[in-house]
Amino acid sequence: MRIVLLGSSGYVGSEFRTQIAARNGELVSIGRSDCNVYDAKQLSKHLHRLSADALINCAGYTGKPNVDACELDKTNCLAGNAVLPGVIAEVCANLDIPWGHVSSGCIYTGRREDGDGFSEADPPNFSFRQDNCSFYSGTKALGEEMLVDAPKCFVWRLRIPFSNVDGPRNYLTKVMRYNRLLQAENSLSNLSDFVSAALDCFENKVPYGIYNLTNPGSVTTRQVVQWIQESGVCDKEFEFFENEEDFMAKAASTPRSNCVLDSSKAVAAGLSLPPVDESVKAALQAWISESTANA
Ligand SMILES: NC(=O)C1=CN([C@@H]2O[C@H](COP(=O)(O)OP(=O)(O)OC[C@H]3O[C@@H](n4cnc5c(N)ncnc54)[C@H](OP(=O)(O)O)[C@@H]3O)[C@@H](O)[C@H]2O)C=CC1
Ligand SMILES: Cc1cn([C@H]2C[C@H](O)[C@@H](COP(=O)(O)OP(=O)(O)O[C@H]3O[C@@H](C)C(=O)[C@@H](O)[C@H]3O)O2)c(=O)[nH]c1=O
Repeated sequence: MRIVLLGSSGYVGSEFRTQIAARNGELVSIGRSDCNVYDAKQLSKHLHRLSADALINCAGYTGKPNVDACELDKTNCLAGNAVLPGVIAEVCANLDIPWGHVSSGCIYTGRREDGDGFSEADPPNFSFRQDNCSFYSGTKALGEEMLVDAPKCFVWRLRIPFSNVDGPRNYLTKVMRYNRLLQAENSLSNLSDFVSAALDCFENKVPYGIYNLTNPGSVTTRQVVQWIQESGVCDKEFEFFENEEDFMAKAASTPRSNCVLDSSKAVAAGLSLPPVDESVKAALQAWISESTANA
């Protein structure tokens, strides 16, 4: 299978590169020097020449070190997260190429009114339409709106990725490095499980549509801290903000989405996502420190 990958140099794209190679897939990356991905004609010509069997879009604008940075570069954030998926959808529909888009669970906040996690059928409640969100979350929700009628399209929702490899984008590292923590409940995605499930969508001919690719269940920050302490990976004294107002006043310039997603549609489709508590503990057991990872 010849897969064209956009955003292959990024945090999520790198994991796709690794796993596509491990499955002996043929991978072609499209980067900035290959074509202007916002130009539908250029992208279409390029894809036609590559005779792609499928396309995966991991390109987007996240802000670094976190989504606060998106507030300072709204043009590129809107272009990368909302315009780009629309351009790709148009091009892939015309060329009849199946494709997948990496979206985010950050378009929700909290839990559903009935106490369950948000399912794929629930409309976002942390978006520009509610006027309660970060600019980043608003653009990710708009990106999904661009794909509502897209044929042969998977929308994979990733949520606060973690892994066993220490690094600034890994949620477990963030918890260990932030000076203070916000107590919150969240669904999380093990990055390796997320990518594996996404690739299985093509291989197992899963029906197209939206999938919450989070590890089943949810965790609180205090649970994660307890598991970090039990693992022996980090022995610092963890400190917490008093509440969300204290967090916003001291550490953040835009609200965060803390939310619980229901991943039962993905599990019912046969996608393998182990429970989140097991997955976090396993990542800590197999922890690779940043110095070892970069050696
Ligand atoms: N990391 C996270 O916590 C989460 C990420 N996501 C989503 O996953 C996707 C990938 O995120 P992540 O890997 O973390 O982000 P990174 O910033 O690590 O990577 C972004 C990638 O997109 C590419 N890119 C951006 N703009 C363009 C452009 N105009 N033309 C070509 N390539 C471009 C970058 O290329 P270059 O190297 O040239 O800049 C890079 O390869 C995003 O859509 C994000 O919203 C969803 C949930 C959580
Ligand atoms: C800045 C900060 C955040 N937090 C908490 C808030 C939140 O619950 C959790 C994550 O917040 P961050 O600011 O690290 O990450 P943020 O940039 O909000 O994370 C997001 O990145 C984008 C790309 C996504 O799509 C999201 O799914 C998620 O992964 O950490 C702290 O506890 N202390 C801090 O100092």
